[in-house]
Amino acid sequence: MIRVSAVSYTNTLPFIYGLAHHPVKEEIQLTVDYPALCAQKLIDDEADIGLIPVASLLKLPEYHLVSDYCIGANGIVNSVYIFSNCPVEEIEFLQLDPESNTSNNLAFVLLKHYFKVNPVRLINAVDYGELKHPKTAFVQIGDRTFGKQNQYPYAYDLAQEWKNFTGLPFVFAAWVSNKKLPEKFVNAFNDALKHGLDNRKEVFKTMQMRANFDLEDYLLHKIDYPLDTQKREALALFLNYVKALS
Ligand SMILES: C=C(O[C@@H]1C=C(C(=O)O)C=C[C@H]1O)C(=O)O
Repeated sequence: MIRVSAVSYTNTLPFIYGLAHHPVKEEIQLTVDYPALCAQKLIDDEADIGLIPVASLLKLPEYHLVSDYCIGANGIVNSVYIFSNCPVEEIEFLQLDPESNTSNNLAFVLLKHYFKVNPVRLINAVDYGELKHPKTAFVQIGDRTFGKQNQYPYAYDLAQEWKNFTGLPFVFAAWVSNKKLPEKFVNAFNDALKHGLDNRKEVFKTMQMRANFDLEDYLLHKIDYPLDTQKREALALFLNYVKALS
């Protein structure tokens, strides 16, 4: 059995649908976790394939990008934000999202090179997301952000800000293996993911819709799944920025 760790957010449901409705399901053992944990499982060799934050690629001694699909965006993504009570140029403290790795790093890349500010990073803040201090902001990803962009005076969509900065789309998470897997399996796996994306309309029927967030628009038009040439270029550029941060 090939151990697969997928992201537990709504944006991954088409992939999970594809894996569940394809013969490859007989060959895999699927678990769902928040993104930072998907990466940790690959690092600890508790999984063979994961949909992992791309920033975590830098922590893997060996990795293979096994799929033509990813969690990406070309402009607005609608689920990755810095939420703040003050304009970004005034942020002094930035709380990181404990579930993320890519977006925490993306926030710092953009703050440093695009917005030209250097706030203090707060990891595992006990008051995460409470914005008690007027110059403290926080990064947040995934379903927890749905419908929140009007709840704060400032909400910066980080995929859009990356596009403003570089002109490129962005890759948040990619399907990665920590060892070489049989080509036949990799092809079947990729085929299953495609099957899920091709049947997003069926996936909607299995989902609880929400009054404050357009899930169909999100999965059809905001999350941009193909890992195409421009996204690979963006990925290489982003990893170089992350390496230079530390
Ligand atoms: C766009 C998103 O991308 C996510 C962002 C990640 C990160 O910041 O590490 C990891 C996985 C992706 O699912 C999201 O889930 O909102």
